[in-house]
Amino acid sequence: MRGRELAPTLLRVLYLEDKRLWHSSPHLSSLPSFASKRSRHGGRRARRYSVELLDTAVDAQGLSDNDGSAQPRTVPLTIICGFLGAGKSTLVRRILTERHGYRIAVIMNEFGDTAMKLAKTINVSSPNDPTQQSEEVLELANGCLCCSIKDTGAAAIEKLMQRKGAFDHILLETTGLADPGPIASMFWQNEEFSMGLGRDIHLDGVVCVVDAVFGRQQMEEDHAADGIGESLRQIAAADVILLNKVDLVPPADADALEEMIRGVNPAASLYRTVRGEIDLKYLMGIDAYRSRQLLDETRKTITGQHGGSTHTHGHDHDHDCDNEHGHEHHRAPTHYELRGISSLQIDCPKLSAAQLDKLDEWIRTVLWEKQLPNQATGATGAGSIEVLRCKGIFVTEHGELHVLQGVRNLYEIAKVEEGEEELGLPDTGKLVLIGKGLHESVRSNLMEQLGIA
Ligand SMILES: Nc1nc2c(ncn2[C@@H]2O[C@H](COP(=O)(O)OP(=O)(O)OP(=O)(O)O)[C@@H](O)[C@H]2O)c(=O)[nH]1
Repeated sequence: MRGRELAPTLLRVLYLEDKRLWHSSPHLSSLPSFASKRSRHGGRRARRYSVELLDTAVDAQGLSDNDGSAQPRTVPLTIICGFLGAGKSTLVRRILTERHGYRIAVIMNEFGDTAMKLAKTINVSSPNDPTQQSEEVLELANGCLCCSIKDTGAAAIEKLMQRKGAFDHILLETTGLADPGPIASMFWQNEEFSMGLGRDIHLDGVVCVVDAVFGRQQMEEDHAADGIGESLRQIAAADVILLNKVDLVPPADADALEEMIRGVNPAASLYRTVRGEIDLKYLMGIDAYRSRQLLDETRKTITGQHGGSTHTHGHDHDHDCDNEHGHEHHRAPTHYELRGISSLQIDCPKLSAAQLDKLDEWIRTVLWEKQLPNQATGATGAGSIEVLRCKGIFVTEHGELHVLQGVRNLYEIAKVEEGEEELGLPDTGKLVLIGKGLHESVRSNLMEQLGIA
């Protein structure tokens, strides 16, 4: 049996109200207080950061630029994309924890389940009315937001608008392997959208988070692959690019990567960030699409062209997304399948301290040596493994909770220290691996290493 497919996708709608937020997820609120860390970065210890609560005021004009115009007010929507592990959730989390005075709705599109969900859950609410806290989890049919935004995604936004009134801004975080072009086109110059949701929201811009450590490798692999891969598409589609994790690379490497990025998309604004820290006025309220539209219109007028816009956001990928009536359509391969990428989810029982060490050793071998421990290449189901992203939550026999976060060969397993008594520890842990060569033998090999039959 092959590694589990990358479905179902979870579309989560989170609310930020009344300038403050309240984490109801003990897992997330505990994440910044990591105690002991087993950080690995190709042999070096990774640096430790925590989510910072900033008080940067956003230029009010920046976020509510369409106020006061003759046009009815529509809520701007920003698409946040970026390759696996680049720092999208970190950015979103930072925006949600910042006191900027705006009500922001966040829609997350991610695959996987419990482990990833726990690792990413953010719940926000008004401290004046705890009943206001709200989170929705909607399952999308096929792990591809661009195929379902018209029905499930649009319905979620509609519900959001009805129940909560107008939002100041909507952030839509895509999966690490999503092509933002088709998603953007759903919200822009799309007749169906204009007649429906387009009355309430407008596309403000596409923000792409690029990993300063692995961005170069991702772009080079994309160039080497047949066709254009997702990381290049994401960069190409962006209005704003955040070169993130610059704390982990020498400035010369960041310069070289910046040059590569500029080669793909010279038009986007580019900023270097650590943990997505940037004044929000550079990301939100930028109105990139209205100015694009104006440019396109002007170009058409000058050149006399009237069809076939040359923008890069056309819905031009090769699978059929016409699912508007909810009927089954022939299932074309997803973005993940086309790249030979799958995910594998492994349930882990409560672990002893020795087993936790074994788990660390196992992850190190898989991530660094790209093979399973004690398994010769060529054995049944064995072969090269390439883990692009891993996340996990592990429970120990002593009631400790450990969280794994990994991007390629960089990973850390951190013990969650505070508030353990409130955690409502899950009975079992979970490991989610995303990458290539994730056959069923990976699961049995881990169980063997942990001494679990
Ligand atoms: N050192 C450092 N670590 C960072 C930075 N930004 C994010 N990280 C870490 O990188 C890892 C991945 O970050 P996420 O925000 O989960 O990445 P993501 O893009 O949402 O990941 P996917 O949704 O799986 O694609 C986490 O362990 C973060 O804490 C940064 O600027 N510097």
